[in-house]
Amino acid sequence: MKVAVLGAAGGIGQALALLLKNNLPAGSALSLYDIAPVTPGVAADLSHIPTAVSVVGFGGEDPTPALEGADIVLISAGVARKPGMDRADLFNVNAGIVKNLIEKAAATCPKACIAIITNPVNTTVPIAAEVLKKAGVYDKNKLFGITTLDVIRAETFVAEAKGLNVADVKVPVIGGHSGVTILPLLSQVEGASFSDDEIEKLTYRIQNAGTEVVEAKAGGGSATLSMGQAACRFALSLVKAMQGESNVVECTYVDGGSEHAQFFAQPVLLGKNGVEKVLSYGDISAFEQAAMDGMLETLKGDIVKGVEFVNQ
Ligand SMILES: NC(=O)c1ccc[n+]([C@@H]2O[C@H](COP(=O)([O-])OP(=O)(O)OC[C@H]3O[C@@H](n4cnc5c(N)ncnc54)[C@H](O)[C@@H]3O)[C@@H](O)[C@H]2O)c1
Ligand SMILES: O=C(O)C[C@H](O)C(=O)O
Repeated sequence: MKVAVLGAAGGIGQALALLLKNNLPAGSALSLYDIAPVTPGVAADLSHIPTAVSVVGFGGEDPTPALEGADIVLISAGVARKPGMDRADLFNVNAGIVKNLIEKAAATCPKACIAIITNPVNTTVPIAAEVLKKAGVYDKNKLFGITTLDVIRAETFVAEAKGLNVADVKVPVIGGHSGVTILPLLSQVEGASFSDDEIEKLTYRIQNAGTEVVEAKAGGGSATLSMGQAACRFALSLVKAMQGESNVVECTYVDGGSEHAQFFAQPVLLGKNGVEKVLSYGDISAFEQAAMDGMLETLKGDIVKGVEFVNQ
């Protein structure tokens, strides 16, 4: 299994590459790319860690050598938020970066599963889909927006609030990945009940946790370490499923036939070819239904923006 990380010299990229070097199955290959010239050095550094995962790194303008033969492509290339910005403010720079990288992936590894971290995820994933369609290689089962950070945050915050063992806490998070489009389904948490006030406060915190980190880093960027962990969890799940393990389920933002929007995050059964089945997110509470109704216009607008960017 060959995993390529694009944006590998960045805050997320380096954390993710370290976790993958240590956790990918023996015999895997890790391929790192970033425009930053330090990238071969990041690979050299990682290569001294004694695990059975090979690692190579490429810098400069062309990601092609890193993409050759890739089974999975993880994209975190792009700019991150500073205080006062929201994720949509990243569109002007990151839309073009994602478009260019996906064009190269379409030409070099058209059958790879592609998972996007770069914000605004609600829009960069539709951009990727449109680019892949134009190249004639779009497979909706192989394109993902990584929303796992919302899931791990929800699990952490719920465990803290309720004094639970975090390893036992499961919280599906559906919708998209920004503000009101992030919808944690607290009504489905087993072994815990919440007051209306707790639900409101926890939901708000999960939706705004990215901003919590951006403000705490005071101009030094956004979540990198927790995102590295989240992306590694998602990537390892995808690797396991692609290697034949059954019952691998992650919440992820996909073009999965949702009744709500063309792209929607919900639980997905992963398989040998990416999405095996988009699963129902089940029953939701009145509070969650109201939040869902309130998010859809924003989410659909984010998607249209991506589609129009490529087809303008
Ligand atoms: N999906 C999520 O939950 C989530 C979470 C956190 C951050 N993010 C997003 O991830 C992105 C990266 O964040 P970060 O903290 O790693 O930023 P960073 O600035 O630390 O790293 C970004 C890297 O991208 C590289 N880069 C820029 N243009 C490139 C190009 N054309 N080709 C290859 N590499 C390129 C830069 O050289 C840099 O090394 C941001 O858009 C951020 O908003 C998403
Ligand atoms: O908030 C950000 O800008 C980064 C990321 O999307 C996050 O949720 O931490």
